Amino acid sequence: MVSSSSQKILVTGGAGFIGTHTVVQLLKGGFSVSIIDNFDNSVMEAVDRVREVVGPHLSQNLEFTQGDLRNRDDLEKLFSKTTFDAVIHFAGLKAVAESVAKPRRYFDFNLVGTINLYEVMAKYNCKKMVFSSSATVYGQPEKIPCEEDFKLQAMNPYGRTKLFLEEIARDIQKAEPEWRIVLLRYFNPVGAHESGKLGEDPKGIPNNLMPYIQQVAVGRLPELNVYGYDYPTRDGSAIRDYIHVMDLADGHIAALRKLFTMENIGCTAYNLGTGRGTSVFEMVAAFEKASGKNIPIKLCPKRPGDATEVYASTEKAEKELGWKAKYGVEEMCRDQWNWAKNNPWGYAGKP
Ligand SMILES: NC(=O)c1ccc[n+]([C@@H]2O[C@H](COP(=O)([O-])OP(=O)(O)OC[C@H]3O[C@@H](n4cnc5c(N)ncnc54)[C@H](O)[C@@H]3O)[C@@H](O)[C@H]2O)c1
Ligand SMILES: O=c1ccn([C@@H]2O[C@H](COP(=O)(O)OP(=O)(O)O[C@H]3O[C@H](CO)[C@@H](O)[C@H](O)[C@H]3O)[C@@H](O)[C@H]2O)c(=O)[nH]1
Repeated sequence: MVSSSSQKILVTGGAGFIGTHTVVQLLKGGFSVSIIDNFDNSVMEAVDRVREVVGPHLSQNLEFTQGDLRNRDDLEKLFSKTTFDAVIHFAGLKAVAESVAKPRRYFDFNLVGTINLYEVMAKYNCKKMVFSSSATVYGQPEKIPCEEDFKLQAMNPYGRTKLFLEEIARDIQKAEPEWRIVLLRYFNPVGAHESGKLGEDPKGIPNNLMPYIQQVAVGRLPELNVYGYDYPTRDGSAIRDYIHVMDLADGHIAALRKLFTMENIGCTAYNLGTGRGTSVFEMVAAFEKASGKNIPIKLCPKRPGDATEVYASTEKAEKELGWKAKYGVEEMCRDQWNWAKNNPWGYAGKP
C-alpha cells in the first residue's frame, strides 16, 4: 500500500463537481488533502459537505485555501508552507459555448492557471501531476471506440485549452524527465455520491444533458431540448459514454498510485469511460425510471459541433491502471436522482 496520511495531495478545483467526489475517495484512501479553489464555479458548502461525508476523523486530513491559480502568489503561499507529494489538477473552466463567446477567459483560467501551477510545482520540486483532460481532445473521432493514440483535434476554444495543456505536459516531461504526468481523458461524468450530499450544481442554465434532465425532473425547467433526433444511430439521438463520478474519482486514485509506483511513466494519457455508449433518448428513459418522473422533451436541431457517437476504449486504463468502471446507467441515474431530490436547488437552496 502506498497510501498513508503522510502522502499529501494538492487538489486544485477540489470544491467542484469531480473534485469533491475525488477528495472523498482520497481521504478514505488514507491521503492527506489540501484543496485550492477560487469558487468561480462552486461554493464553500460543497467543501463542508465533503467533511460531513467523510466524518470528523478523516476531515482532520483536509485543508482548504481560497485562492486563484492565475495568481502565482496564492500558489507560492501554499507550496512554501507545505510539501506536496503530488497534484491533482481539476481547476479550470469547462463550458463549450461560453468558451466560444469568451475565448480569452478560457485561455486565462485554463492556460495561465496551469502554467503558473507548473512553475510553482517545479520551484518546490513537486513533479507528479494528474491532469483533467477530456474526450473533447478526440474532436469528431474518425473511429470508435476512441483509443489514446488517436489523432487529437480541438473543436472549440475549450477543447483547444485541453489539447494545448496536453501538449504542454508532454513538452515539459520531455525536457525534464523527472516529471511524472498522467493525463486523464474523461468521457461524460454524471451521477453523484451515494449519500445524496454531493453532486453537480451548475450555475445558471445547465449546458450538459444530465444536469438539465435533473432540473426538469425537480420542476426548475419545463422540458428537455433534445438536440438532434435524426443522427444515424439506433434511435436517432446522439450517443455518449456516460461515467459515474464515483468511478471517475476512483480512476484518479488509481492514477495517483501509478504515479507513485512507476518511475518511468513519463507523460501518459488514459481514457476514463465505461466503453459503452448510451443515446440521449435512452438516458432520458433511464432517468424517468429511476426518478418516477416524466421528462417532457422537445425535439430540436442538432447542436453545432456535436459528434454523432463517442465512447471510450477502456483497455489501456484497465491494463495499466488496473481500473475499470463499476457502475452502469441505472446507478448513475439512481444516484443523480437521490442528489436532486435531496437538493433540488443545489448547495445553496432555493433563491
Ligand atoms: N464535467 C465534465 O463534463 C468534464 C469533462 C471533461 C473534463 N472535465 C474537466 O475536469 C475538471 C473538473 O471539472 P468539474 O466538472 O469538476 O468542473 P467544476 O466547475 O465543477 O470544478 C472546477 C473547479 O475549479 C475551480 N476553479 C476554476 N478556475 C479556478 C482558478 N483559476 N483557481 C482556482 N480554482 C478554480 C472552480 O471554482 C470549480 O470549483 C475541469 O478541468 C474540466 O475541464 C470536466
Ligand atoms: O440540453 C441538452 C444537453 C445535451 N444534449 C445532448 O446530449 C448529449 C451529451 O451532451 P453534453 O452533456 O453536453 O456532453 P457533450 O456534448 O458530450 O460534452 C461534454 O463531454 C465532453 C467530453 O467529456 C466534454 O469535453 C465537454 O466539455 C462536455 O460538455 C449530446 O448529444 C447533446 O446534444 C441534449 O440533447 N440536450
